[in-house]
Amino acid sequence: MKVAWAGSREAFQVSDRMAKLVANDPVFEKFSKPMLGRKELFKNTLRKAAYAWKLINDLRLTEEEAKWLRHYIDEPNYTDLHWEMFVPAIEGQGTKEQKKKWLPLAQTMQIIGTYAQTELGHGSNVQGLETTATFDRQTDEFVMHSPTLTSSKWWPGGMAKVATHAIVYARLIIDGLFHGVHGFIVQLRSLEDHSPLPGLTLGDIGMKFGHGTYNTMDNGVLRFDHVRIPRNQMLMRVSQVTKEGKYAQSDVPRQLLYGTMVSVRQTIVADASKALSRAVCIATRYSVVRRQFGSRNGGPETQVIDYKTQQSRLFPLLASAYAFRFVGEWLKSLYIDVKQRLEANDFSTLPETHACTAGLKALTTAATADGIEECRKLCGGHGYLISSGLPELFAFYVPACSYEGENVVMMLQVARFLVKTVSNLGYKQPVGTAAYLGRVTPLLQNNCAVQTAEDWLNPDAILEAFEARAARMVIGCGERLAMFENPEEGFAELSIDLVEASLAHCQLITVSVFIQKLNHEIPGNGVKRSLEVLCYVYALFLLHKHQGDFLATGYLTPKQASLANEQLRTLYSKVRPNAIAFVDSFNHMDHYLCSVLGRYDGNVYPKLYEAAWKDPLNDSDIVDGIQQYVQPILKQKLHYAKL
Ligand SMILES: CCCCCCCCCCCCCCCCC/C=C/C(=O)SCCNC(=O)CCNC(=O)[C@H](O)C(C)(C)COP(=O)(O)OP(=O)(O)OC[C@H]1O[C@@H](n2cnc3c(N)ncnc32)[C@H](O)[C@@H]1OP(=O)(O)O
Ligand SMILES: Cc1cc2nc3c(=O)[nH]c(=O)nc-3n(C[C@H](O)[C@H](O)[C@H](O)COP(=O)(O)OP(=O)(O)OC[C@H]3O[C@@H](n4cnc5c(N)ncnc54)[C@H](O)[C@@H]3O)c2cc1C
Repeated sequence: MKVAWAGSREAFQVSDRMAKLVANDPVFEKFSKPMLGRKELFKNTLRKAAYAWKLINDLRLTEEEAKWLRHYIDEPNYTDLHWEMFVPAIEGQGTKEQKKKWLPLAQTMQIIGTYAQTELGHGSNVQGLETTATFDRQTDEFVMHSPTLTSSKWWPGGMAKVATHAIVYARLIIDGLFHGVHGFIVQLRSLEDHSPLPGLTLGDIGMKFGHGTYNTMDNGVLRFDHVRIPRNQMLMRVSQVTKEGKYAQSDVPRQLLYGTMVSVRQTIVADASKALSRAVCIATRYSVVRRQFGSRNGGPETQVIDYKTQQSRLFPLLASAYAFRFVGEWLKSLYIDVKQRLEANDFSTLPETHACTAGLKALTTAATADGIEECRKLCGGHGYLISSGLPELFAFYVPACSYEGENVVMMLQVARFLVKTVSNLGYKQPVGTAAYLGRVTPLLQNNCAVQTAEDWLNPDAILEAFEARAARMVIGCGERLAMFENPEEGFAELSIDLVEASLAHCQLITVSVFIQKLNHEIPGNGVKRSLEVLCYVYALFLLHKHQGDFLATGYLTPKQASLANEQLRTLYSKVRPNAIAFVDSFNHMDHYLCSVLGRYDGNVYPKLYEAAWKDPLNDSDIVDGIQQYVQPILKQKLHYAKL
């Protein structure tokens, strides 16, 4: 199962080796992080990042190994933006000459970059950005300027204190004409003494949610006061500006300007299963250790994992972690394919890839963030302790619902893709993830044939149910949209339904990828059978949760919905004996989990007790402030003291 989770034996070995490297090195200790102040926390992160870079070079780690190393160090920092956004932006949007100049500098970290798109006034609406890049023909330069307070760049990670360069998105202006938003490579700091270059105001935007997690990142604010950069620092794969000031667009579609976001959204989907599996591992192990009620004749109480209600909250999350792992793997292969096509100037699959990365990013991050919080509740009161590992994991993860495209905004992008697909149905056969919309007639006409709970243990029945629900919701939206004279007005009016239809479409993708995975790639019958159980749990849990959709579209009868729920209860009993094996298969080491409740050895209570004594408040019996503020209250004798 560890191999199935990792994707291959080789992938397992690489990640396992990197997990151990990090866990066994005292530099990467992280348990004390929540006790540090912001400055200490930040310096500590800089120290770890520098040491990691040294390890990567000394040990000659491959790109894959380096990624795992950064992952297990488990602290957001400036290198995330450098490797995941700055470098891909140059790779995807730079010309050959630009790549030749900038990539070697970035790949050896002689320069450190960030991705400066979002502003104080605009994040989702990229076309609304206000920073200007005005071409000056006399000097062959662009003048970068922040004309308003709301045009201040706001959020870019690593920008406040570390990055030497940034890809800055700004409105291109030539001779007073606006030519859309483009990316520019801008140097921010001196490579000699790290001071901000003239004309730039740079700073940190302040503390974020949670303490020891995202505050290791220096998210920054940046303002330009007429800062000049050479013309050849505009990323020019998509559009070019000549030294005469002529604006030209190559035959590469404009959407490629958004390519870095497609790349990172794909990574975010691939990473969702890491965060969810981490929370599920903690909650499952603790649910086996924790006992409440049910003691008979002085015997042990019931392990809380044996309560059906606990199972009904925990096991769907376990199944979701596996579903997200597989859909992440699948999306990566779709992305690699589109990347190769884009390099060969084949842009045909870009719209579908954009819809998949946007929609799956929204689906997986929302479910993961909610899932981590549910795991915290599944651990009862102790889940609220920092030493459970869950509050910090939640604080770290939850911004994924907003960054890289706010989730609702992303679902609306999926809706645009689906509406377009439906409106083209007469003359363009949908393919790939939308292929089912080419079979609307049977999907709209045939209803579910399930008669017994057993009938739900059938991948074809499940797939058809999810296809019929999504098709009926999408087509229904299409029909209602057609009644509006102005399609944009209609889209806005129906946006709630459109987001729900998009979710149904994305859930269909996750369910069908899980089923495909079982059909083709699982080594070993035992592993396959166990994963089949999780696949059914995932699908039937979604069906139960969204049964309103399945019923309202008329595909299911109430009886069939209740049979699905009956089957789900049976499936939970099948998951229970393997629950610990399922979570051990994630191969998460104690160092990575950083959780007393999720310890591999289950030695929870003595370690919880021990961890409590490490709190700085327990350094002495009488702490600072008691004499000054508590003793006087105890000693005062006022006649209205009772109040
Ligand atoms: C401990 C456990 C481990 C867990 C790890 C969890 C963490 C994961 C770490 C992963 C590593 C990542 C490290 C980075 C950390 C994150 C840092 C965050 C960075 C950022 O947030 S950067 C800023 C991101 N900003 C956004 O995403 C903005 C969102 N807005 C947009 O994308 C667009 O503006 C828009 C799509 C919403 C709207 O666009 P616009 O107004 O221009 O216009 P249209 O809607 O008309 O679209 C025009 C056509 O273009 C198509 N389109 C849009 N986007 C794309 C795209 N990306 N690719 C291709 N095509 C695109 C539309 O569909 C339209 O097409 P049409 O044919 O004309 O209809
Ligand atoms: C931790 C973190 C790190 C970040 N790192 C970076 C970075 O490195 N570089 C960078 O450039 N940016 C970064 N960002 C910014 C991030 O990309 C934006 O915050 C994100 O894109 C959301 O945009 P917004 O803040 O403008 O949200 P808004 O769009 O203002 O969202 C507010 C609300 O409005 C709703 N809404 C907005 N538009 C619509 C619509 N059309 N229809 C319906 N509802 C709508 C949303 O659903 C949401 O509920 C980061 C953000 C965070 C939290």
